[in-house]
Amino acid sequence: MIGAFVGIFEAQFSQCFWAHEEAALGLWTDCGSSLQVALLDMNKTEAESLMQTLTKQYGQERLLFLHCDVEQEEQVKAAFQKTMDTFGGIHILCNNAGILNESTWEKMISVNLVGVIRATYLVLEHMNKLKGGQGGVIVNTASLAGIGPLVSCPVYTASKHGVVGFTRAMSAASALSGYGVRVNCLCPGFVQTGLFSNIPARLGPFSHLKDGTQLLVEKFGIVNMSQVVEAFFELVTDETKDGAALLVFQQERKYMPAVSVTD
Ligand SMILES: NC(=O)C1=CN([C@@H]2O[C@H](COP(=O)(O)OP(=O)(O)OC[C@H]3O[C@@H](n4cnc5c(N)ncnc54)[C@H](O)[C@@H]3O)[C@@H](O)[C@H]2O)C=CC1
Ligand SMILES: CC/C=C\C[C@H](O)C(=O)/C=C/C=C/C=C\C=C\[C@@H](O)C/C=C\CCC(=O)O
Repeated sequence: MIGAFVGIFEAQFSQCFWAHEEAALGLWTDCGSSLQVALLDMNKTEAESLMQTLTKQYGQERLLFLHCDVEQEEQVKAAFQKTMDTFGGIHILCNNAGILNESTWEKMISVNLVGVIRATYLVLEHMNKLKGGQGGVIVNTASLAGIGPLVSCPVYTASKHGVVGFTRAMSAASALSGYGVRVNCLCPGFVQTGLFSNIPARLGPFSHLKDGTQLLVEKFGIVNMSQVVEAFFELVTDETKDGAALLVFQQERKYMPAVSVTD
């Protein structure tokens, strides 16, 4: 899990993650008898309180927090190696780290898209069956903004479209290469998290378009965090899902077929 601590995954971590433990463990032969989770994030403050809660519930031996900035190659590489050394393998990666600020658009691309690519390539060093790995599954947190444009956030939209495109291409490359690694993406609508707070201040040069965004929020509503985590586990545990984009709306979730230019 990268960028897991606050927001979408924190609130539902306990209820949903461990509820799917048996299904997740059944996917690989070398997983042992319990789900172990490395939480990688650059926010130490949030991490400490969550780790205390989870450690009380599940024991220290199943949890690991590693400070990690997805913009820093060496930190991601070291975090994955520490995870391997601690738990003996990595079978599931969730690339969840993301930011929204149209004023710092180059950083947004660096975190939301380049960070996903970097973590994917680095985890394949451990997951890829051609490199001695056991295979696995990668779930990238994109957004509905990875499917259709958020007019007030053109670069955020670009970063999330990039995540969807990278996911679909990486999935096909992995399948054709025999890596044994599935790659899917999660496309939630609006979720009440830290990132969703104070939206006008995050729109930068497009803050004059904030009213249109508010209308979109009213139209699409707010997705519950547990719906996002349930969708995540569907992409992890359903072995038929590879190169999938799972859209999560307030009332339903559905898959977005890839557009083919050859049919
Ligand atoms: N909140 C929403 O309405 C939606 C959010 N998303 C996506 O969900 C993902 C999670 O976002 P939220 O939970 O909403 O936001 P959040 O701001 O509550 O959580 C984001 C997490 O990513 C971490 N992070 C940020 N930059 C990082 C970096 N360089 N290295 C490592 N960790 C970093 C933060 O410390 C934080 O723990 C993001 O990719 C976001 O784009 C997608 C659709 C809707
Ligand atoms: C202003 C940005 C606020 C929050 C950012 C948050 O991280 C996020 O990503 C929220 C995205 C919400 C998007 C909601 C609706 C998007 C609608 C259009 O882009 C169309 C999207 C999908 C169409 C699906 C279909 O069935 O065709």
